[in-house]
Amino acid sequence: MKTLIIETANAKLLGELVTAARIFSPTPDVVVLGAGEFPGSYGKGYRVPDTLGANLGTGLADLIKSEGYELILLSATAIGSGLAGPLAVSLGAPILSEVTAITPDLTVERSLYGSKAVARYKVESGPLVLTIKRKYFEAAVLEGTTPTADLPAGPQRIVLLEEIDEERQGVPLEDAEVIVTGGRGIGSGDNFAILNDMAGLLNGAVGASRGAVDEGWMPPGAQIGQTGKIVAPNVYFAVGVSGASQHLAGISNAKCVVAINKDNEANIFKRARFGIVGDYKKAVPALINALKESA
Ligand SMILES: Cc1cc2nc3c(=O)[nH]c(=O)nc-3n(C[C@H](O)[C@H](O)[C@H](O)COP(=O)(O)OP(=O)(O)OC[C@H]3O[C@@H](n4cnc5c(N)ncnc54)[C@H](O)[C@@H]3O)c2cc1C
Repeated sequence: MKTLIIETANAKLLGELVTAARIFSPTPDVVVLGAGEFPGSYGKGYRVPDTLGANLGTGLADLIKSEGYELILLSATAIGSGLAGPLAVSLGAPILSEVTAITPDLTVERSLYGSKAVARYKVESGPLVLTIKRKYFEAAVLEGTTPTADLPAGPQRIVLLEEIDEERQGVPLEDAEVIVTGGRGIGSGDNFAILNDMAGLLNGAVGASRGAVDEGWMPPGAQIGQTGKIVAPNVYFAVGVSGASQHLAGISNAKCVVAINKDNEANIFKRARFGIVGDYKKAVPALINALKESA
């Protein structure tokens, strides 16, 4: 099946897409959006300077039609999702978003209702546009390089004025092996200091539920869940987090969830391997002491 990957020069995202693409094609072709070196040995490489879906849909659809691509894979990121829609419309092709699994016979899975349900589809014919949910396909190790042919930028319907980097300290949440997340139960922004201490001892990162972000205690970039970041740490501490389905949607690939909550009926305990029923103000200092003693 002739497969095309469309992504920025981001090695991890490209790696995940290559893993998905190799189900159908050992050397998929690639369109790299924006600037930057990119790793990997692809069939054919193309480069387009823009990253805005609204400007790219028509031009990329022309390439896809002329080359006869049947499967088009993008990441379910802001850039990928922003392009997948206009592209599918320009191609008159169906789109399945936030895909979590694909089989060689083109059975495709995606999670629904904040990961409460899984929908399975059988794709009968291409071309088809898929956006791949992050962290569900192990990133392929990309070696080698690929020369690229420049594609025209297309009509500039939207112009990007500025990109402001998210402020963050320490390990990025998406890469963290350990995450300590605080919810509304933490009670204030200042109280997150104790979670920072705990994460520091574990070389981890601090995340937040939407409850904590809505309170203004943590920046939106720290939010984990359906409308926040998708994470896959080895250990995920959920502290004062109720475990709403939209939060759980962001941690479905966390290996071991540890919940600390004073309500023994909190939903988070259903997802947790270990749980402490009690006030985090007692439990977290005790954990910090134990970590210091064992260091
Ligand atoms: C379309 C949509 C998208 C959404 N996307 C997201 C998302 O991406 N991420 C997300 O997180 N939410 C999301 N939400 C919101 C979600 O439904 C919940 O409202 C939110 O997750 C609740 O946050 P919380 O668990 O921190 O707060 P709460 O529900 O208020 O829970 C606080 C918890 O803290 C416990 N607690 C209180 N005090 C203590 C203490 N001293 N010690 C220990 N435990 C204590 C309580 O028992 C309670 O379980 C979304 C909602 C919608 C509708």
